[in-house]
Amino acid sequence: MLSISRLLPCLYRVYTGEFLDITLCSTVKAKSNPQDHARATEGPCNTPKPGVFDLINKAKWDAWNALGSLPKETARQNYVDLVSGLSSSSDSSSQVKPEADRKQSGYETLVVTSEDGITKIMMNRPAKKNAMTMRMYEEIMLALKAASKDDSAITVLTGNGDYYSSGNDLTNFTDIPSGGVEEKAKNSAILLRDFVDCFIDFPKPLIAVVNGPAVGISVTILGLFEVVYASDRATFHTPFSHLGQSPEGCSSYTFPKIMGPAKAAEMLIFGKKLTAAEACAQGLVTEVFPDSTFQKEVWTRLKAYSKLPPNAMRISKQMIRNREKEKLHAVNAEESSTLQERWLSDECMNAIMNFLTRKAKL
Ligand SMILES: CCCC/C=C/CC(=O)SCCNC(=O)CCNC(=O)[C@H](O)C(C)(C)COP(=O)(O)OP(=O)(O)OC[C@H]1O[C@@H](n2cnc3c(N)ncnc32)[C@H](O)[C@@H]1OP(=O)(O)O
Repeated sequence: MLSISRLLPCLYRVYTGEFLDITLCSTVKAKSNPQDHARATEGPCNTPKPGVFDLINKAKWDAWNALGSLPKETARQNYVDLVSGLSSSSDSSSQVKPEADRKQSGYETLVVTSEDGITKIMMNRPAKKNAMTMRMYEEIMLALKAASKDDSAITVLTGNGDYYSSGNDLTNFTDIPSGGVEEKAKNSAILLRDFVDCFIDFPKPLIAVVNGPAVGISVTILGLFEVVYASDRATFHTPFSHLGQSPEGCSSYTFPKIMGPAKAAEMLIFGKKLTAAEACAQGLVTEVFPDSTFQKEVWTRLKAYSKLPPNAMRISKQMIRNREKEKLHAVNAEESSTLQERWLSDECMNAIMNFLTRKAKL
C-alpha cells in the first residue's frame, strides 16, 4: 500500500514545488534539492521548458507550469489543507470499524451513519412525519458538527419513512417555560439562529436526499445545500402565512436568488406547494428521480461523488459560498428576530391552536 509518508512528497511537489518545514515533510525536506526550493520561492513558472530527453526536469517543469499563476501562498494553503485531510483519512482508514459500529449511537431523533466517505444524517420520527422537535434541532447541530470533523467527504440529510420532514413540530410551542411565552419565543429564536448558522458554516458538500414531502424549515434550508435530489413523490411547501409566521432558513434571501422574486413570493407568501418537477424547474431541486429507483440511483451517484478528492470539493464549496456567508448570517439573524415577534402574534397562536385541536374537531 502506498504510505502517506511516500505519497506526501509527490503531492507536495505538484502543489508548490516547495518543501514546508513541518513534521510530516521533514523526511522530504532532508532530501530536497535546491532547484525545487528555488522554483517555489520564485512563484509562477518562469524558466524555459527543458529539452524533450531531460525527462525528470521536464516532468517537474510541466507540474510547475500547470499551476499557472496560482500564487504560492494559495498553493501552500491548498497543500496544507490537503495534507490534513489526507492524514486524517489515513489515520481513520487504519482503524476501520466493523459495519455495526458505523452507526453512531446517542441520538434519539436521528440515525447517523458514516461509511463509503458519506455521513448520512437521517431524521427518524416517521410516525410524526419527521416533524422537528427541539431535541431534533439540537441533534442535527451536533451531527453536523461531528460530520464537519470526521473523515467523510460529503454529508447527506434525509428522512425515514414516507416524509422527508413536516417541518417544525408545532407542539414545540406548547412547552412553555416559567418565563412565559416571551421566554419561549426568545429561546426558540436563539435555537433557530444557531441551527441555520450550522448549515451556513458547514464546510463540506451538503446533499439533501428528499425522500418524500417536505414542509416549512425542511424546505427553506435547502437553499443552503449544494445539491438536492428528490423523489418524484416529494412536494415542497412553506405555509408560513397560514401559520401567521414568516420565512426562515435564509429563504427570504436564497429563494428569490434561486427562483426569482415572483416564484419565491408564491411559495413564501402564499404557501404554494410545488411538485418535485416544479421545484426542479425553479432551481430549488437539482434532479428528480422516479420513487421506485430513487434510493438506488441516488446512493450510487453519491458513492461515486464521495470518492472525489475531499479537499478539492471542500475548497470549491468555500469558493462558491464564502462571499455570501456574511450576508447569509445577517439574513438569518433578521429572520430569527422577526419570527420571535411573529410567534407572539395572535395570528400565529391561533394557527397553532387550530392544528393542535384539528383532530378533536373531526
Ligand atoms: C425553533 C425553530 C422554529 C422554526 C420554524 C419553522 C417553521 C416551519 O417549519 S412551519 C411548518 C410547520 N409544519 C406544518 O405546518 C405541518 C403540520 N402538519 C401537517 O399539516 C400534517 O401533519 C401533514 C400534512 C404534514 C401530514 O398530514 P397527514 O398525512 O394527514 O398525517 P397526520 O397529520 O396524521 O400526521 C401524523 C402524525 O404526525 C403529527 N405531525 C405531523 N407533522 C407535524 C408537525 N409539523 N408538528 C406536530 N405534529 C406533526 C400529526 O399530528 C400526527 O400525530 P398523531 O395525531 O399523534 O398521530
